[in-house]
Amino acid sequence: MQWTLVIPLKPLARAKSRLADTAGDGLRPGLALAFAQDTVAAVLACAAVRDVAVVTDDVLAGRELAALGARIVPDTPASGLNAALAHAAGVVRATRPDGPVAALNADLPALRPGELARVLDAAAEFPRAFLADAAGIGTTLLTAAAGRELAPEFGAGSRAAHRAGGAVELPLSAVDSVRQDVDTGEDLRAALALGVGPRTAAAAARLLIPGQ
Ligand SMILES: Nc1nc2c(ncn2[C@@H]2O[C@H](COP(=O)(O)OP(=O)(O)OP(=O)(O)O)[C@@H](O)[C@H]2O)c(=O)[nH]1
Ligand SMILES: C=C(OP(=O)(O)O)C(=O)O
Repeated sequence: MQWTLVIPLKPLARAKSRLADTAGDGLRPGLALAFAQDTVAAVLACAAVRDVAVVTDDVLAGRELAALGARIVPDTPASGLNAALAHAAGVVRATRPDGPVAALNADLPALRPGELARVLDAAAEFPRAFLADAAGIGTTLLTAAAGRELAPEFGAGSRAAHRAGGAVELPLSAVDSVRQDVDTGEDLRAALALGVGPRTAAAAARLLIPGQ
């Protein structure tokens, strides 16, 4: 099964505000870009993935992620994460209506291609499915089979929202790298412990993180 992944990324200057106590204003945009680069590189190395669309209005991120091989879809004027994802899924479906689509967060710097392949293979059994994040409150991945709407409900409490909306929660173990999103300094330490990609490793080395 060959998936198209849709990855949302807001403008880097506004990204990762909950990391403000870990990374100052001068370093945070670069850290957010590094997360996205390592996420996209791991996705493109996944055998189950056919292509990647990043929905973003950030010019620098768009250029850097296109250089890795992602298609860039400009954000929709309707603001917000779910509007951006629904818009990008529609753009993808316009050119490829018969393929499965998955939305994946851009902040998974420890992502391993083999673990992502296991998650996507499991999701292929269901019309819509999702993977809960490491905290057990949110979602890192939401999938829709061909012909099904993605119907994203990312945001606070999205695990419960996706379940209530009829998506099947994937009860997988040993896919920590797909669950480990990075919103806080504690999340970043957890991702570093799992092992992050090279761009995040370089960006994190510029931060003073206790225990690193
Ligand atoms: N294209 C697009 N992506 C978005 C938008 N809002 C959020 N995202 C992305 O969606 C994912 C989760 O977003 P958030 O948790 O709201 O933002 P964040 O930058 O990760 O972190 P915080 O600023 O701490 O909330 C991240 O990959 C964001 O870059 C949006 O309006 N448009
Ligand atoms: C948007 C989500 O992630 P985050 O933890 O980055 O807010 C979510 O879990 O639905």
